[in-house]
Amino acid sequence: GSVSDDPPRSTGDGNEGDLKTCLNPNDDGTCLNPEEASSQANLSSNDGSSMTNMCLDDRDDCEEKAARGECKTKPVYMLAHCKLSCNACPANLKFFDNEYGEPQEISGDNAADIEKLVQEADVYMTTKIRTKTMYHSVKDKCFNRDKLCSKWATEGECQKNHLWMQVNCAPACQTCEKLDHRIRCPVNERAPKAFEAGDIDEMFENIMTHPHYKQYKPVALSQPAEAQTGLVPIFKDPSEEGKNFPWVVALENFLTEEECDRLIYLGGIVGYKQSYEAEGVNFDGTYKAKASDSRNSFNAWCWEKQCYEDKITQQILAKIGNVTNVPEKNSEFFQILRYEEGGLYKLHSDYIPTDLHRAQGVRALTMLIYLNDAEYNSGGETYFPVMDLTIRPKKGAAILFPNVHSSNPDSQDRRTAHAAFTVKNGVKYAANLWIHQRDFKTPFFDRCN
Ligand SMILES: O=C(O)CCC(=O)C(=O)O
Ligand SMILES: [Fe+2]
Repeated sequence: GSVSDDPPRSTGDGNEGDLKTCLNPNDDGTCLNPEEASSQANLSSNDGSSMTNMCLDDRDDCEEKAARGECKTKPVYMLAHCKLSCNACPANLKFFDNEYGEPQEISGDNAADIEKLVQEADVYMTTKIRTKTMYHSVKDKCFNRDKLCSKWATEGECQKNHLWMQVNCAPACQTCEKLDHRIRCPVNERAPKAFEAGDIDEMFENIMTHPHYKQYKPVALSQPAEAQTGLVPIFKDPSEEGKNFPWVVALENFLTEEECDRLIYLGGIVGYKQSYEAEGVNFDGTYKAKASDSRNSFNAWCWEKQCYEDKITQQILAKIGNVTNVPEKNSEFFQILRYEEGGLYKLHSDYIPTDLHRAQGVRALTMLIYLNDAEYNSGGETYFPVMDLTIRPKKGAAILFPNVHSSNPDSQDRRTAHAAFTVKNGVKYAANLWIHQRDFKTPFFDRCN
């Protein structure tokens, strides 16, 4: 087919838009938002208004009426509703209408193949998907979401571009079961986790005591009462006895000026967009991005090649890996944050409960790096209410904290809930890196997140 007729690609080549907002990118890299995608899918054959130019039958009795000669005797009605049966389609262009998504265009040199495929898909849909109980979870969301699905399928796109096709052209590819996230993205419960019980506390103690990490100037902002670091416990007031807090460690000298500037710059190349939050799921089980009133900021996801494969990005990721000892593949991509005046992020936890049942596991750790200095009275501090910690942004400094309990690294530790105070003047830049219990990158590139 011509270039413009090719289906959207999913090549992991960095053209797929925003991690959280672009779940169904078009071939030019722009996003088809989830609402649009689902309303497209809801366009059923009964919605004649949107299909007046399509060459199809939109009444059940067309064939019958055509056989009675009504194409000639009642041409006004018949040409409005029964173009296909009346053979009144422009040469080489007709549409097959059905109940599972967009009417399918039958055109071009391989029109006969497309027609055959459409008929096979019809059999598949009626004898399997719509009738067998094992397809119950997907039977109401398996649609051809583009009029060219069947044409693409005959051109081998179900194989060549399977990540996109298997969910967006599932009837044509006969892959309806893939609409079920549990089937498309199975979780390997035996895949090793980054942290078992106790490992997180051990990691922090190691950061605080091992001479290698001195260069980053680690400072314990909070630590468990029983920490074995030999450091002076930070909660000495007897009234604090019995209170126990998780580790929060600042690395006051973590990134160089050059590294900070580079991340800010790369964020600009990717493009800072209004921040969203993951809420609910799309038809294919991927997380849905939602505008949020608890958050007023911009962010750029560093997963386009130009950002992710940048030498300095990789250097920073290696540095973080050196501190956490967690494989790089377990981390998300940098989320580079930009807060303008009035920007803030209300109290929240970085833990996403539903991640527990996904391949990547939960966000065990957050590394938050400040990329520029807060000027006097400029606001923008990070605040942990439970530990009463207020952290003023300082260029190149980072804080590392767990979102889970060290004793049970899958369970949420709400004590590290935090907020970003309002930026009062100037701009605040920071970067998040969330580190998961298991491989994040493979399911990400498989369009499972
Ligand atoms: O900007 C900050 O200080 C905190 C940002 C944050 O908590 C987040 O993005 O999850
Ligand atoms: Fe956060």
